[in-house]
Amino acid sequence: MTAPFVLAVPSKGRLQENAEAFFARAGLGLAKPRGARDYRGTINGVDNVEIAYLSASEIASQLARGMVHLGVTGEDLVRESIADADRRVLLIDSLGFGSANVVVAVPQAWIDVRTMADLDDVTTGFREQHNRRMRVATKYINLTRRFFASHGVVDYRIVESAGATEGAPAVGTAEMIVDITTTGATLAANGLKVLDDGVILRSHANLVASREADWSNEARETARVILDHIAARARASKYREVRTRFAACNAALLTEAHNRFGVVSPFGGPTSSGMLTLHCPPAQLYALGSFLRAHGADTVSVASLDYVLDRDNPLFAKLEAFLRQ
Ligand SMILES: Nc1ncnc2c1ncn2[C@@H]1O[C@H](COP(=O)(O)OP(=O)(O)OP(=O)(O)O)[C@@H](O)[C@H]1O
Ligand SMILES: O=P(O)(O)OC[C@H]1O[C@H](OP(=O)(O)OP(=O)(O)O)[C@H](O)[C@@H]1O
Ligand SMILES: [Mg+2]
Repeated sequence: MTAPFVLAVPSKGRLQENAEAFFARAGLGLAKPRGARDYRGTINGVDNVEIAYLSASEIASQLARGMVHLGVTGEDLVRESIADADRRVLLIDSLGFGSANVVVAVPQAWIDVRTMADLDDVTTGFREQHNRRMRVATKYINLTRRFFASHGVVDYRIVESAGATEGAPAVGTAEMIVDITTTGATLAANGLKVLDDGVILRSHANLVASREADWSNEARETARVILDHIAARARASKYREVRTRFAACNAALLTEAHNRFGVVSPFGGPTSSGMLTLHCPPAQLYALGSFLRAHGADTVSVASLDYVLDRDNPLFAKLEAFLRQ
């Protein structure tokens, strides 16, 4: 038997539920044959795939080492823990959940400090006055170094923080922090504010591929099947299916619908009887329905799409291009 294809899925934390729901929506039901505490699983209907249930941060490091082929994890963890990330891994697609910003935050009481340039002044002044450097509490050590350097800030020192980072300034173990935030509630509760130009990264959960994994022909074929499911679902959720039939329907009308409403006609123009199937972006449905009725349609039906299987698979094409480089 050939070595299994390994897909890493978050086992806990914020990304877990969303990740499982994401695969289920794509028609990829994840199963744990040996029960809920089992950290190895399978995908129903796709052979020779092993699901590795790992923490989001572990998934980033396993991708870097080529221990898994594909994985779901946060872009923040990829950029922080993988040096030269764009060469070693491919962010295939952002998944629409797990959004959070990595930010530089300082005490709200520092009313004169609003930007990184202000911070540069303050850190330099602090060093001259106190003969030591200001401390930044964070677990994002590499992201912090890179970002501070890009703003010319050098008079600081990183204090590694494993958790409850926002509490560090109040406790007195650091002057400021770099951490992830979504609603801003934790920062506010700790009397901190984000600098105006202090967003280091806008992170989202991503589907990520490893360059170093064993990309045998079998592994590529498995990736193609998995990405085909995901692409079919993504394509389906961008549109609704609109059906109608009216005699006056013609190619010119279709062109106008395309230009005005972003409509595509996957099965070509109207049939001889005027029957027409369109795919329309959800936000344009009502406008399109009104347009079609104004041109003679009596009835327009709208249905949601579960899957649209196109000949092209943009996700797999992206993976192939990356592996060729
Ligand atoms: N509000 C948020 N706070 C933290 N992470 C978030 C948030 N929203 C989305 N995420 C994403 O979820 C990822 C995983 O966070 P999570 O807290 O689940 O695990 P972790 O912090 O890596 O592990 P642990 O907290 O168990 O040490 C983050 O790296 C980030 O990409
Ligand atoms: O802006 P907010 O919506 O308040 O969210 C931000 C908080 O959420 C995360 O902590 P998490 O709950 O993951 O705990 P952790 O620090 O143990 O990872 C993060 O580290 C922040 O502390
Ligand atoms: Mg966390």
